[in-house]
Amino acid sequence: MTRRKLAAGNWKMNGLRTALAEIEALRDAFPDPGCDVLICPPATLLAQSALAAAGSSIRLGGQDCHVAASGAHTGDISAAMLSDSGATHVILGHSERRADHGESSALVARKTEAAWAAGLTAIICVGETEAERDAGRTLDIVTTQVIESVPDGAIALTTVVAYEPVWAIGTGRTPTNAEIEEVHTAIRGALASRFSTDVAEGIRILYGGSVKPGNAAEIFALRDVDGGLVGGASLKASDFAGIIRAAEG
Ligand SMILES: O=C(CO)COP(=O)(O)O
Repeated sequence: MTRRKLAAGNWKMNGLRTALAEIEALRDAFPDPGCDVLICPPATLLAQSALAAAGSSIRLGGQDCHVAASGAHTGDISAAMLSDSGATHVILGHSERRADHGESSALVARKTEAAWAAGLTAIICVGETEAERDAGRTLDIVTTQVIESVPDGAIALTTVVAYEPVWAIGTGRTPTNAEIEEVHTAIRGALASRFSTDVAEGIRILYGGSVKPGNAAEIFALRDVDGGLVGGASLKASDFAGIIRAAEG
């Protein structure tokens, strides 16, 4: 099965209106990209990003959503609101949200169901801490997060998993190629036993954590790696362009 690669940028809490120029630059540089391209700007910029990306194949995503479709939840944003602002995807269970907001895998699963109900594709993040890796618990931690965070009924079209080792995020450090392959293969195996081989073979598994233009091609060529979820290097179109080209292969 050939899975089309996905180059996804997570801007996190970065970007004022001036950052829209980065989306315009990507739109102009990649009129017909040979991979899927996704930018997840802060929610404040989603609607304007959708205008900037209009007519291009750049897709937009949110960085979180609430489990409810609407209601008395001050400061929160629903999946329907993301969709209404032009998003087709949403990142869920990022380690920064698991750490900063105490999000459990059970909550991530409920958010994923909310995302699906609004027609969004969920990018479900998992990853071990450095202490967990040092203790030899990486595969156990990551596969448990996958099993608990991906709800029943997952289909490949609307489910993406992102493996992001916590210790590799924003540090310039990455696992070895063999370590990345080992985890991605384990994730696909966990998806196969939970769902079916067909579903597992269709779900894209992204690697995230210090992906740069200089290491992207090597990482994206690894077995079971279907693209990247990129933080810092997605903020500048000139950097992200190199990563998109790596995903185009
Ligand atoms: O957390 C990440 C993407 O979601 C990765 O961040 P960096 O690419 O900055 O390491």
